[in-house]
Amino acid sequence: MKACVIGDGGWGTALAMTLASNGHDVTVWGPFEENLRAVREKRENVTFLPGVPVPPEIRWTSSPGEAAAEAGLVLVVVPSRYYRDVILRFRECLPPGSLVVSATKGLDEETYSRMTRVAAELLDGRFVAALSGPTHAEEVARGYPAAAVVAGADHAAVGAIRDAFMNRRFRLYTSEDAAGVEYGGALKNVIALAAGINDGMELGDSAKAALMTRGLVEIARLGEALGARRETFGGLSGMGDLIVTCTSRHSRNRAVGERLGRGEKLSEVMGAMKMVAEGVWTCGAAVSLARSQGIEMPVTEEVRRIVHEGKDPRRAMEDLMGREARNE
Ligand SMILES: NC(=O)C1=CN([C@@H]2O[C@H](COP(=O)(O)OP(=O)(O)OC[C@H]3O[C@@H](n4cnc5c(N)ncnc54)[C@H](O)[C@@H]3O)[C@@H](O)[C@H]2O)C=CC1
Ligand SMILES: O=C(CO)COP(=O)(O)O
Repeated sequence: MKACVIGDGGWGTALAMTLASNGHDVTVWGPFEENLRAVREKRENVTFLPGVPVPPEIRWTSSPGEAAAEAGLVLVVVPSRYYRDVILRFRECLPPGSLVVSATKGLDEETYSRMTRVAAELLDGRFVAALSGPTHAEEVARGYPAAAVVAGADHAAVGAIRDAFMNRRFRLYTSEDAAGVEYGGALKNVIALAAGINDGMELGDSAKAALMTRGLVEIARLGEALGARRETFGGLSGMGDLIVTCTSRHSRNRAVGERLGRGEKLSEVMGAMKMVAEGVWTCGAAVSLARSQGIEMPVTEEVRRIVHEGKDPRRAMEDLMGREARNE
């Protein structure tokens, strides 16, 4: 099958390699011709996935029409901030019967919607599945074993998408709960910032475990209020992704948090970064959603204050520890 991967970042590259290794004919779209030229010449995505050779059969283009031509499968994997603009560029050229799947982990900055909702709305109500789970591009691209979930209400489409990606090193489960899968994948990035801040302040493993556990409770609380199933947050796209993002040396969100915890300012940390740390954007949307639902998300609230209001991380930790006593 012809596959179009919209997004030339680390995750787009790793998933393009997975599809190519399964025998699909893959074209990756990226916005910057300079990066694409470098990938074509060096056979390596030096900017977004350095150190991993990419197979020569994958094509790289900045033309939406060329990328989408005759595609049976379309994967959207652009950072949430650019998602709307990029989908609009593809709107007229996506083949009508193609399967569409979104692997972006974030929330829309304007509407706070999850990404498959944004895509479906811009694509006139078309079905869009979600793909999410504990998967670092650096590992999946090297063929290390990993598992994730494909979710959505259209069983046939979800099964076909699973079959396109699944192989002996990349195991995919299916789920009907796209809301749970997407909220789990987006909101854990904020808790990964908190885990990194904890690392940067050298506050230890006990505090980190507490942040992760209480973080998952608040993610599930908000997700459930927004229509997700609570049990989904115990799965790969909930607890699984929270574990890997809060503990992995590959996590950008955790790394940004670590530098904030050491006292650097957000502008210094983000200044030189070409890759994305979605949690920096998601924390604002998550707090707005939580407030609109009357839901408490104390860890997420403190992360937003540190990131966007420059609150001292030590003060934030004191405020979390000083909250009134309650029942677990
Ligand atoms: N890297 C990973 O291991 C994983 C990433 N994800 C998610 O995948 C999504 C994409 O992230 P990555 O592939 O890691 O990206 P990345 O951080 O490796 O690269 C940044 C991407 O943003 C694109 N970009 C920059 N400015 C742009 C603009 N103005 N318009 C359109 N695109 C622009 C770049 O071309 C590049 O594709 C994110 O939502 C991320 O959370 C999900 C699972 C794993
Ligand atoms: O979602 C991810 C792993 O599952 C990637 O996390 P980072 O964006 O923090 O690197």
